[in-house]
Amino acid sequence: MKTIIIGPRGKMGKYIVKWAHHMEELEIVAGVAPKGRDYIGKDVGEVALLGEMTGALVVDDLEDVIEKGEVIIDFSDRDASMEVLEQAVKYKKAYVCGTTGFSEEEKDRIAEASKEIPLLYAANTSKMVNIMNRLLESVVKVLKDEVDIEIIEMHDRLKKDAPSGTSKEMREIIQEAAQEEVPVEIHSVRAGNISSSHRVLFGGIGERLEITHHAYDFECFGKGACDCGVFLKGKKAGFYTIKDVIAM
Ligand SMILES: NC(=O)C1=CN([C@@H]2O[C@H](COP(=O)(O)OP(=O)(O)OC[C@H]3O[C@@H](n4cnc5c(N)ncnc54)[C@H](OP(=O)(O)O)[C@@H]3O)[C@@H](O)[C@H]2O)C=CC1
Ligand SMILES: O=C(O)C1=N[C@H](C(=O)O)C[C@H](O)C1
Repeated sequence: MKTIIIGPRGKMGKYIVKWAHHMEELEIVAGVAPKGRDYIGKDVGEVALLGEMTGALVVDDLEDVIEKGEVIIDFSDRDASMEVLEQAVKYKKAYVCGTTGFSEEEKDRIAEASKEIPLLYAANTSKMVNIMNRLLESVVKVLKDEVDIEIIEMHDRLKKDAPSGTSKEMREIIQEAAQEEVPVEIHSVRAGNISSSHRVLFGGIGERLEITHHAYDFECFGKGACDCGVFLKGKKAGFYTIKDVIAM
């Protein structure tokens, strides 16, 4: 699939470029960066420190390249993503969005857009995190009346949003599994260059259960993002999630 990557210089963008370049099913046709960056016009591979050229260039206006693409992969920033969403709808392009921190109104707009294009939203594209979500459902069904549930999430000091998108989704998953609004506290830590960590603690009397995921870097998310892009090939308009991609 001809792929446009938003923010190829970003922490996620670099890994998406790496995986998209190496996956047979994807071909990078352009990168899109904010206006004024000194790397506009350079090869996406150079910008993402890939160590190889891709033959695709970074531009500062999605509209200049959007017709070349079949899928847009976007892990950037909430304002940028809302603009990308509008372009994706206008040009009827498949859209993978992994940006977090959206308001409820923005989430509604994303859901609305999925009536017109194939759209996959995933706050976390790690396979292991999504297996962890399954484990949470099982634990909650049995223990919901006996434990206090706390989520501790840690990220690097530059992360813009708190709580993380993943921890908010985990809280929703827990409440859906409990079939009631059980209290779930989220504790956010932002420090140094900690790379994504999510721990769910079930505190009982005389014992506790903890389920934890640590990402050492963004490799797992980058691969997952590209798997989401491949998944959208040939899909009809609709709202897809990572659960559709990871068969369990
Ligand atoms: N779903 C998942 O699994 C994951 C989601 N995320 C989410 O992805 C997002 C990005 O995270 P991260 O990579 O750490 O952040 P970074 O700040 O490292 O990267 C963001 C990138 O977006 C680019 N950007 C900003 N505005 C625009 C614009 N208007 N047009 C084009 N590009 C733009 C930036 O360009 P420049 O570098 O030039 O400033 C930067 O390269 C966050 O919302 C984060 O929470 C992160 C990891 C995993
Ligand atoms: O490092 C980040 O930023 C990440 N953001 C996502 C989130 O907010 O949940 C996913 C992952 O935790 C990394």
